[in-house]
Amino acid sequence: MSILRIENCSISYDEDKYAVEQVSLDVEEGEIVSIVGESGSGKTTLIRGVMGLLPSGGQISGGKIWFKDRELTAMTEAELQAIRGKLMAMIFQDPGLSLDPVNRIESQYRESIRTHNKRLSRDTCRDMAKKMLKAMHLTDADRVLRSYPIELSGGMKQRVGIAMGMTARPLLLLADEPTSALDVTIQAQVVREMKELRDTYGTSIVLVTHNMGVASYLSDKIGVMNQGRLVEYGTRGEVIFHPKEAYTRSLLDAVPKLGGKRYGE
Ligand SMILES: Nc1ncnc2c1ncn2[C@@H]1O[C@H](COP(=O)(O)OP(=O)(O)OP(=O)(O)O)[C@@H](O)[C@H]1O
Repeated sequence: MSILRIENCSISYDEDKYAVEQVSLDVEEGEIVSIVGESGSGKTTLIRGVMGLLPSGGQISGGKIWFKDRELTAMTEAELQAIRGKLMAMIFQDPGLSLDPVNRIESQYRESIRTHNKRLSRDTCRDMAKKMLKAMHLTDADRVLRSYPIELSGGMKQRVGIAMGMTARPLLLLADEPTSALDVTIQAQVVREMKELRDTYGTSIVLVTHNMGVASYLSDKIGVMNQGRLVEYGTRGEVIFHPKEAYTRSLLDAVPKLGGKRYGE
C-alpha cells in the first residue's frame, strides 16, 4: 500500500511562478525514495508541502497529497498537527538549529516524546530515548542525554535529531539534506544508519539530497527535479544505469569515481 501519494502537485510562492509544478509520485511502505536536484529545483518546497509546513507565502496551488488513505491537502491544521511527529516526521539539514542550546538533550527529548504521549513517565521517556539513540549507534546514550547541544559533534547532533524523529515510530520520515552539514566519513555512517532504521522498523523514507552518490547508495527509487518539475522517476537501477533524461546523465557524470567505480558495483 502507498504510504505517500502525490498527485499533480503544484506549489507556488508567487502567483505567476511555480516552485513545484505538477509533481506526481508514490512512496510504498518501507521504501526509501530520494529526491535529487540542484539548488532551487523545488525539493525542499515539495517535502515541506507534504508536511504542511510551507514558509509563509507558499501554498499548494494544485493537486492532492495522500498519506495512506487520508488526503493531507484537505486537512485542517489541527488534523495535520496530530499526524506530524507521530505518523510522519521531518528531519532538517542543520541539526544544531532544531535543538535548543540552553537545555540538556534529555529534557528536549522528553518534551518531543510527550508532544504525542503526555502521560509517559520520565523513566519511560528516558528508556525510549536510550533505545533509539543506541539504534543510531550513540553507544554512550547516558552521556548524550546529560549533554547540552554544544557538547556534541555535528554527527552526534544529527543522530540525536534522527533518533528523536524516529522515537514515535513514524510510518514516514522526510529528511531534508540530513547529512550535508557533516563531513564525508560521518555522512556515510549516518546514511548507513538511516538504512538500518528502515530495515528494523519498516519506515518509509523520503530523502532530499543534491548528492547523487548518497541517493544511489540509499534508495529504492530516485526522483530527479529540475526547475520545479520531476523530470525523472524510477527504480534506483533505472535512474542510475538507464537514465532517460540528459539532465539526469549530467548529474550522474558529476559524481566522483572511487577506484574507477561510481556506485560500488
Ligand atoms: N520562502 C520562500 N519564499 C519565496 N520563494 C521561495 C521560498 N523558498 C523557496 N523559494 C523558491 O522556490 C524555488 C524552489 O526552492 P527550494 O528551496 O524548494 O529548492 P531546493 O531544491 O530545495 O534548493 P536547495 O537545495 O538550495 O534547498 C526557488 O526558486 C526558490 O527561490
